[in-house]
Amino acid sequence: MRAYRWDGSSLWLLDQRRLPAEEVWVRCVSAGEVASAIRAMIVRGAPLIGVAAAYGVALAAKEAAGGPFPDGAPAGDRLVSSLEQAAGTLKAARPTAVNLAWAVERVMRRLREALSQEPAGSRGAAATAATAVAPDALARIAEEEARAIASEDEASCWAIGEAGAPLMPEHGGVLTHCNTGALATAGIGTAAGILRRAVARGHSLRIYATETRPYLQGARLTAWELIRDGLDVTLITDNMAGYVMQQGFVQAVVVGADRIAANGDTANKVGTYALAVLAAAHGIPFYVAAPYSTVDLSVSSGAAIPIEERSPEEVTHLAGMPIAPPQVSALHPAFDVTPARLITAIVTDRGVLRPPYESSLARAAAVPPARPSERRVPSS
Ligand SMILES: CSC[C@@H](O)[C@@H](O)C(=O)COP(=O)(O)O
Repeated sequence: MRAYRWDGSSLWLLDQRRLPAEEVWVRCVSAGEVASAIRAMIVRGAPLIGVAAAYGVALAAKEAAGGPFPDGAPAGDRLVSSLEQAAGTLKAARPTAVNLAWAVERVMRRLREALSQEPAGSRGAAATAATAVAPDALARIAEEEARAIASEDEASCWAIGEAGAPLMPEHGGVLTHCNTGALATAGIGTAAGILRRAVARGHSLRIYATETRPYLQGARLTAWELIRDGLDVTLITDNMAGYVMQQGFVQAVVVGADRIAANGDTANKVGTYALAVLAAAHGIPFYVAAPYSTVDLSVSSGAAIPIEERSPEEVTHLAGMPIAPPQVSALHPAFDVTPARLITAIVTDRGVLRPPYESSLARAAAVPPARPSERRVPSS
C-alpha cells in the first residue's frame, strides 16, 4: 500500500482526512497545491510530507519548464525566482517535521548545481548561470531527485524495521502513538515498520494504538493499516495509556519522530512526552524510530524545535461537530518534545543509537544510508 502516486505530471495523494471511511485520491498539479495538501493534512507524517514536497518542487520545475519564453530562451532569473518561491511555500507548509525542509532543500540543491554549471562553449562569456540548463532538463533532474528521496525512504523504513524488531518483546504488548506506517512514509513505516518486521519474524505482539486526539491518526490510520496487514491491534483512548501500563499489558513503547535535536530530544505528535514519562514511571523501554533525515544536528536541543500550533477548532470540534461550548478557548500544539533522558534508544536506518545521543547521533552522520535495493512496501 502506498499513500501517494506520481504519474509523471501530477502527484496523487490518498486523502488521509477521509480514512478509514473512504479511499479518495486528490490530484496535485502544482507546488502550491502540494503545499495546501500538506497544510490541510491530506498528506501527513514526517517522511511522507518530505516525499510529497520533493515532488512539489518537481511540479514547480515542470511548470517553469513550460515557459513562457517569448524569445525562445529560458528566462533565467524568472525561472530561478519561481523555483525559490515554490520551495519557500512548500517549506513553510508545516514547521516541525524537518524532513519537509530537508527534502525540498535536497531537490533545490540539485537544481542550483545544475543551474550553476557553465554552458558548453560559453567559457568566459557573460552567460548568466540560470541559462546554463534547459528548463525541461531541470524538471527531469527534480523528478529524479524526488524519486530518489522516496525510494531511499522506503529503504530506510525497511532498515529501521530490521534494526528495531529484535528490541520488541517475543510475546507481549507494545504501545504506539499517532501513525508512523505506510500512510506516513514511502515504505513500511518507522515505528510501525518495527512492529511489522517483529511480527513477520514471529514475535507475538498485541499492539496498543492510542487514538491520538485531536486528529485521531491512531484510531483512523494506524488501526486501519495494521489490521489490513493482519496485526493484532487494540485501540485505546489517549488517557488509557497509564492504565494499560499499570496493568502490565505493555512491555515496550515505540513511536516515530518529526525532528530529533543533536542531543536526542525528540519532537513527535503531541502526547508522546506524556507517554515517555509514563513509560519511565513503569520501567518500560521507550523507543523512538526515525530515518536519519529526521535528525537535525543544527538544533542543539528540543527547546529550539519549532512546534506547530494548529487551529483550536480541531480540538473543539470532532468530525465537524462541536464538542465544547462555543465560548471556550482551546490550545492545539500539534507536537511536543520528549527529553532525551526518557528515550531508551533511537532506531534509525543507520542502526540503533543509544545515549549519550550527542555522540551516537553525530557518529551516525558518517554511516552510509540504507540502499534503495533494500526497499519494501507493505503487502496490503
Ligand atoms: C513516521 S511518521 C513520524 C511522525 O511524523 C508521526 O509520529 C507524527 O507525529 C505525525 O504527525 P502528523 O501531524 O500526523 O503529521
